[in-house]
Amino acid sequence: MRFNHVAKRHGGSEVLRGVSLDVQPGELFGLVGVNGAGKTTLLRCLLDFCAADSGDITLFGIDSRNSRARAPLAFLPERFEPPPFLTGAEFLAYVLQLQGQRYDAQRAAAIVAALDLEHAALARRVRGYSKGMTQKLGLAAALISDKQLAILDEPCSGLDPKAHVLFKRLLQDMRERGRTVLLTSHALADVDALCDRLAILHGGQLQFVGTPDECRTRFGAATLEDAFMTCVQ
Ligand SMILES: Nc1ncnc2c1ncn2[C@@H]1O[C@H](COP(=O)(O)OP(=O)(O)OP(=O)(O)O)[C@@H](O)[C@H]1O
Repeated sequence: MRFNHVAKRHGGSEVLRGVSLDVQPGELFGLVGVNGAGKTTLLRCLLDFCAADSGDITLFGIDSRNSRARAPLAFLPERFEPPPFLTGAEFLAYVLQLQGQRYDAQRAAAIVAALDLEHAALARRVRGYSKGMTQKLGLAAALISDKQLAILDEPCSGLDPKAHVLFKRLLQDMRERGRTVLLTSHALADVDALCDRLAILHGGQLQFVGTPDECRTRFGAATLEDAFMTCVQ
């Protein structure tokens, strides 16, 4: 995955000012930044939900605006809002159908168990789900088809501590199986523990790209939190 001098304005402000970044196959990569830094905007450009003003993005060597480039990709949006009238199972079946795959009850049971979403919830309408249950369903929908690349915008948002731990195990398992993950997170402890590399987006530009250790060294900090604070001051 390659971002090449990506620029994007919203209204009068330059949200992205020439962002260049390579994410390697098999990497678990964390994109961090303060609220409004432009993380979601960068992902939206990658997914062709909005057009970059300049620059280009490639996925698997293909321009990301080409739907073929996005076929091996799963995405969890920052605000996941499934149709409330569907049951959890119907939603997973719908997502799989969009990808030309059939709903497999065993596979659905396995992924919801891995995220600690109670199995009975699959038969219930999504409108009755709590915030955390909805997030678990979003993660299940993103991960059920085991795509080569997962783009996850704040995946831990709303997860209870148990689901959080289980989700981190799922991510580690994905890495062991060679999957590539690009996630945004405000939880720097997660990024430190899980991510091979991270990028700090600030002022419309990447202020740092490297491993958590390199980040601490670069900013002369003992913790990733302190390094981040120094970076975004
Ligand atoms: N559709 C839009 N129209 C106008 N401005 C927008 C739009 N989308 C994003 N912005 C602005 O672009 C900036 C970056 O927003 P973005 O959602 O990308 O930040 P973020 O880093 O994901 O923030 P957060 O951590 O709060 O989710 C913000 O100032 C936001 O108000």
